[in-house]
Amino acid sequence: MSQKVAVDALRYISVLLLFRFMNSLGTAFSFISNDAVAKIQILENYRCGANGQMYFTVQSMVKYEVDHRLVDLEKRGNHYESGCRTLLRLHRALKWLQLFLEKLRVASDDSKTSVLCSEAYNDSLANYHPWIVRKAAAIAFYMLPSRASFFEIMNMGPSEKVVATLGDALPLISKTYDITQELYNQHCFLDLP
Ligand SMILES: CCCCCCCC/C=C\CCCCCCCC(=O)N[C@@H](COP(=O)(O)O)[C@H](O)/C=C/CCCCCCCCCCCCC
Repeated sequence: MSQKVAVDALRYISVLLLFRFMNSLGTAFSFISNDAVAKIQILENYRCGANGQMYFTVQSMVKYEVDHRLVDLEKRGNHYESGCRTLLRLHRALKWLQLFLEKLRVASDDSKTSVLCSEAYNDSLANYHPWIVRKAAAIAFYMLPSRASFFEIMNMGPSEKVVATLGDALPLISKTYDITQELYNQHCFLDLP
């Protein structure tokens, strides 16, 4: 299998796993997974499109879209679904994920995942969402199981193994977030419409 085909296959599997994981949490989460998958698909389409090589890294994507004026800077216009603004939405979600996974990692087994998730959301994504989305998210969070049951759904082995895996993953998530945050801050892209 060529490297590109292998990479594309891994990407497809990761999106499918995200979709299946979110759907395993119930239909209350479908509006969340649908939006996340749609944004991932937008970026995939750029990556596989005529200028795909320009979307090979976040840095090359930003340079290409800035140089070719493909980003709406002040208000939504002709480039409403640019790669830069699409990634920014997922970047903000990555901060939620980083906060949520850290809370999961250090919490006790009888902790309420709904509380951990809400706290992480209120400290991150909630700042960018309108009232109605925040309320819909709060209802969805309320449906989340206990930490122990959540770990079972994640299907990553016993709690100790999940905690260790989260400990390995979190520094990588943090570094990914920091690189994008710095790049977007340099370009004043942190509030793209
Ligand atoms: C080992 C992993 C275990 C942890 C589970 C992780 C799996 C979930 C990972 C990520 C899913 C969250 C992705 C959310 C993307 C939201 C992007 C966004 O903000 N979209 C809004 C703005 O977009 P535009 O309208 O400007 O195009 C959009 O308006 C809102 C969409 C609805 C979703 C908003 C609620 C987000 C809640 C995030 C918490 C997810 C809870 C997952 C439960 C574990």
